[in-house]
Amino acid sequence: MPGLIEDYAIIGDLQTAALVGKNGSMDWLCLPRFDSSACFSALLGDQDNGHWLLAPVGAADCTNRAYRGDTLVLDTFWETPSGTVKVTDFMPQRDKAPDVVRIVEGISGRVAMSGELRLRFDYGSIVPWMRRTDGHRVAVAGPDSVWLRSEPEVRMYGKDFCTYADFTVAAGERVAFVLTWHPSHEKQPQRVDPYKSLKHSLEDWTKWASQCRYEGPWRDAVLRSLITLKALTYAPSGGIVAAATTSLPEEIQGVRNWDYRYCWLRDATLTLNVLVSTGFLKEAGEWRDWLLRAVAGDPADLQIMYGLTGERRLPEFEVPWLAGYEGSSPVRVGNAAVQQLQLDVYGEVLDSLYLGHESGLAEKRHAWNVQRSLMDFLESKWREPDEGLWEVRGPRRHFVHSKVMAWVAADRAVRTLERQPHRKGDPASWRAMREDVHREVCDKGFDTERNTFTQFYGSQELDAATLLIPQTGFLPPSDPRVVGTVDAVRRELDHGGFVRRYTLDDSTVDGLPGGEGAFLACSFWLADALHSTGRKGEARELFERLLSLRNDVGLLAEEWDPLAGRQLGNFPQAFSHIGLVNTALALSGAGTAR
Ligand SMILES: OC[C@H]1O[C@H](O[C@H]2O[C@H](CO)[C@@H](O)[C@H](O)[C@H]2O)[C@H](O)[C@@H](O)[C@@H]1O
Repeated sequence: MPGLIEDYAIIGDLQTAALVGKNGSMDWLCLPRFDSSACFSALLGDQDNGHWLLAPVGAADCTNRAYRGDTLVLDTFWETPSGTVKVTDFMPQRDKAPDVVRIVEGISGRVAMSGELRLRFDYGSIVPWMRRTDGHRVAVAGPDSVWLRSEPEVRMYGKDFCTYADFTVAAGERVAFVLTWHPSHEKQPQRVDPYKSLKHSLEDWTKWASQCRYEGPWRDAVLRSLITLKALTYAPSGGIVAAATTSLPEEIQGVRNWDYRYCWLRDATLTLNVLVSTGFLKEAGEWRDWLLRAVAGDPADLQIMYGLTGERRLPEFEVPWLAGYEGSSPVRVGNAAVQQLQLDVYGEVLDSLYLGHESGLAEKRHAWNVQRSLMDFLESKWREPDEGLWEVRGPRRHFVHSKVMAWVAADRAVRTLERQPHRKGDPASWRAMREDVHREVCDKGFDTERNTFTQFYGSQELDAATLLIPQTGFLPPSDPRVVGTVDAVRRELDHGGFVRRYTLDDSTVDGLPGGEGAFLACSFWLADALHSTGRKGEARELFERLLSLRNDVGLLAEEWDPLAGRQLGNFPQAFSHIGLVNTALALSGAGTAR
């Protein structure tokens, strides 16, 4: 059985990531990329679907663990009756092949350790052939090969399609394991030196983190979220994945299990804004370049998400041989939302490029041409219903948030032309569109009786995305309609002191059975909205409660189950960490002015 979602910590090499449990078991790892098939899928099934345990013999959860300083190098400690041992897990920055390094170090006494490596390629379905070569144990099946060695060599043996390692470490002794993925048709991968790699990883992460400009009261939490966002970046292209996992459920035993190992324009532009606001202009520039490449072509073909290097086909299918996290099935790979119309994305992209420009991000020559063609397309589309930012699988609607973001797109395009009148564009027409959208939203998307914006035109339902209205500039925070909306969302979408995305009842718009937890990003948005509407104490109190939901190493999934008191959904999730950083900035008075 996998652990609780919050039992996991992430390590990664900016091309893929692994999740390691408190019990020392690596239960999720996709190789060679975030979106490749997993060779460890115990997270979505059981040990037979692949995992790598390294822990004291007979031990359960560790005594404590922490990332070392401002890095993604994880130290896990077990205090046992015979002594204390530390396992240091990390993935070195990639040369050619991805490596996972696990260094076992005796701290005191003598500790008997046990290793269990069950490699199962293709999401737990393929048991590879194992052989010994040149001091390695090598697993091969189809295109994949995985090489394992230890320094010094320890006793390893195979039994029941599992590789076991038995050894003892005394105080001051170290045993390093290096696991390397390699295309099976190529020759032996180059060896990495585990100790040199550790030194480089520590230096690289520390140097990267030192660029952070945020110095406010929540610096540790902010930095951990930024490191996590960086860990979700696919360095070769600059793409940013929404989370490291697929199918961690939004409801235990429910069907709301989705694959987040792709680049959403929405999630990634919001990540970009956070990076720009905290001083990481290099990553912001790389993502902007990824974006311009990904969306190049006919604006009618713009997708709401792409693969790591801009791939357009992400077909969704079910993986029936995996039982799902705590029985939550189906497990899905790919994401059918790729074909949806989500009008908000145009607003997010234009806002983010505008913000990047205002923050001093070097201009790209053809960036404005892309923005212009997106605007031309949006002008012809904004009156249509869409699936909205929540990617509903029910009928299309006139979602208020989508229209507000269409207003944002027009607003940022107009403002860019006002500042740079030499650029080509149609300011009169975009201004007219901006006014039309504003009028229509206030007319059709506002419930005058309840004094609140609604989820979609003509509905009685509420949507936490309307909390973003004051942030976008659509209406000022002091507007009574904004204040009314904040009150209504807080009252009607409350879930155990946090916030649901929208009402979940029989008439739910999303077309899906079952329920879900409180949505963490929305809960951060409520804190932002309370702060901007002058309720600073309440904003801070909510923010502190949200911080307390992070796991022991500062990580957040997508949702929180207030009844069970546990995290839900894909993990770690960019959206939640973006929310954390934005709220910390806003509450510290360091937010970004648009
Ligand atoms: O609720 C159904 C939808 O759930 C997923 O979408 C959510 O995750 C996205 C990535 O973080 C985010 O951009 C979106 O706002 C969320 O609603 C899922 O990816 C969809 O396929 C599904 O329809």
